[in-house]
Amino acid sequence: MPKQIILAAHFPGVNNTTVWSDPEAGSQIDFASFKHLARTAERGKFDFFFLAEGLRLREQRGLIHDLDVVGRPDTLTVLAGLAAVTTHLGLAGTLNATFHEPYELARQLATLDHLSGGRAAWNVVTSSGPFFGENFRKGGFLDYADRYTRAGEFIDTARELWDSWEPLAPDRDAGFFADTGTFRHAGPQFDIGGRFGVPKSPQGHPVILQAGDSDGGRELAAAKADAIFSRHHQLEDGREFYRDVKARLSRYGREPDSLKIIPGVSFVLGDTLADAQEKAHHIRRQQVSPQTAILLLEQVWNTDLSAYDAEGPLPEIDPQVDAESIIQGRAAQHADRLATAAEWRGIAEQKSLSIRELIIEVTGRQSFIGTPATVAAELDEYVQTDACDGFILVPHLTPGGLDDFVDGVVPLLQERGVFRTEYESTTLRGNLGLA
Ligand SMILES: Cc1cc2nc3c(=O)[nH]c(=O)nc-3n(C[C@H](O)[C@H](O)[C@H](O)COP(=O)(O)O)c2cc1C
Repeated sequence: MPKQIILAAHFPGVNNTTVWSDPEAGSQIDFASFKHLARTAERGKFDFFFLAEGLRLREQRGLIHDLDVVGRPDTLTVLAGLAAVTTHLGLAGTLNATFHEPYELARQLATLDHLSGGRAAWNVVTSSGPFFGENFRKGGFLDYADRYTRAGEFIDTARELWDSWEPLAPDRDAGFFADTGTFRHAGPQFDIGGRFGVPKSPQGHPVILQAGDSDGGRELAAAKADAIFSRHHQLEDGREFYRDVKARLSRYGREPDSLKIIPGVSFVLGDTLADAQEKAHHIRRQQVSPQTAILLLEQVWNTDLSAYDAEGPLPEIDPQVDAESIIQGRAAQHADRLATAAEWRGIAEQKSLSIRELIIEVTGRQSFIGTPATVAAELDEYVQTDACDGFILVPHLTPGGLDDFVDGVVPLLQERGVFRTEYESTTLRGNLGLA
């Protein structure tokens, strides 16, 4: 039997992948949007629905960055709402291990697992910097190196809490007193004890995903996660990442199949290849408005470029390399600003590109562009040749961006025998084939 493909739906994010100028673009915060995308994913027999987390609106030059202007609603509350309008779809939420607390998150996730009948998942992130922590009591604490130490102990502690509930029959003679089992975790990061407040949930342990690409992040995933949400969506790059991470598993006594690798990918479908390519080009122009082009250029130049014309040539000034970053709340994308600027200038010169045309050229080509048949074949090739185990699809439109994929591509994957026609299980763990 060929490898079965895992499919998940990413609610369109706050970055410029999401197109807002399209007349079909809807609200980022109305429940109707979340419900439409989740129900479409469930109609397509997807494994899970995925939400990112924004603990603080990101800033650039002291202003709210990009689509963060639409707000960042709370992840778990949205997923709890979705539990009521879906029956089989997994519900995965990104939740930060640096600023949240284990008792708090373990309770919330166990509760979501109960409400949904065993469909809760937690995407563990550590955050890209101290900026996010300023909203919390402890501030932007924790060195970079310590973040994964805390995240590892956080996951262990959550699992101890979930395991600690031992329902004992109430001793009626003694007057309805009962015990539920106690927990005690005494470690360098957390020293807590007591009784956990939520009975054992259907999955016992909600599914754990990890997102974070550093060596520490990969090691944490190999040691403790059920799946990785990765950025490696090119065929060769994906295979290298897959080999690297799966090879780490034996150190922890784990089988390769116990950790699923699921990159975030985008797609554009058309009736013909030429039609899909034209659509893809049109979407990229919508994604990179003149303002967005300047905003993305500023992230390399690290300086205010608002006076420049996006339809004009690149700035002649060099990037600011020593100044403090003008971006708050986003991981640095360009390690060597001067090298990136030199490379971009070379491309712009060679192809006679304006700032906007250059940004369209160097950012955001969609991962899969084609007819439903070519896209289904390509997705299948990625999975069968171990570039990944499945995909977290990132549509460019809220909330209808998954409709054509579910109607057009899913039936072809089912025909190929690489995607389910019915859910195998009532739990996410069961559908993912995890122990
Ligand atoms: C695919 C992917 C998705 C992520 N999504 C989020 C998110 O929704 N919220 C968040 O705070 N951080 C997110 N992160 C960032 C993580 O917080 C992570 O801590 C960050 O990448 C720094 O860790 P690293 O050095 O191991 O990459 C994401 C990272 C990756 C790779």
